[in-house]
Amino acid sequence: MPEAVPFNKHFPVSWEELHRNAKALAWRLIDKGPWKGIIAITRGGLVPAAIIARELELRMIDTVCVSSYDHQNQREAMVLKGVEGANAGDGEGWLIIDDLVDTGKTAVVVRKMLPKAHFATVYAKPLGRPLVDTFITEVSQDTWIHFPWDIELQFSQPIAKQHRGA
Ligand SMILES: O=P(O)(O)OC[C@H]1O[C@H](OP(=O)(O)OP(=O)(O)O)[C@H](O)[C@@H]1O
Ligand code: HPA
Ligand SMILES: [Mg+2]
Repeated sequence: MPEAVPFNKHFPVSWEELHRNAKALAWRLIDKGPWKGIIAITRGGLVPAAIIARELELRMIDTVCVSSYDHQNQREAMVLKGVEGANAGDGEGWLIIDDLVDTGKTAVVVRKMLPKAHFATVYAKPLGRPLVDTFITEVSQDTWIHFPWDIELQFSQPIAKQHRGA
C-alpha cells in the first residue's frame, strides 16, 4: 500500500465547476465510444455518471459499490456490491465513472472486475493517474478535494493564516 500522504492543501469544488468538468469529460469520451453503458462507482461516481449519461444519451447504468475512506482516513477497499443487472462481461464497451482516483486502490479493485472497461474520472492525483484512461483535472497528492455534496458555505481563513498554520 502506498505511504499515506498528509493533505496540506484543500481544493473545494462548486456544483457549477463539477458540472462543467463532468461535461468536459463527456466531450472527451464521445469520440472514444460508442458506449454500451456506464458503471458508476458509488457514491462519488454517481453525480458525474448522471451528468455523463445525460450528455452521451446513455440509459443503461449500473453500480459497483465500494467503500474505502472514513472521511480522510483510508482503509481496505470493501466491495459492497459488484456489477449485477448490466450484462457487462469483461467490460468491453463499458464506461466506469468515478469522481476521482487518489491512491488508485479503488480503481485496482474495479479494474479487476471489468478489465476491458474504460475507466474515467473527473479528477486524478499522481498515484492513481496511471490507472485511469481519461480524466479532466489533475491535483497534487497532498490536496484533498472537497466535493459540493460534502461542503457548505462558511467563513474561510485568509491563505496567509492557513499557511502559517494559525
Ligand atoms: O484512489 P483511491 O485512494 O482508492 O480513492 C478514490 C476513491 O475514494 C473515494 O470513495 P470512498 O471510498 O471515500 O467512498 P464514497 O465514494 O462513498 O465517498 C472516491 O469517491 C473514490 O471512489
Ligand atoms: O481528495 C479526495 N476528496 C474526496 N474524497 C476522496 N477520496 C479519496 N481522496 C479524496
Ligand atoms: Mg468513491
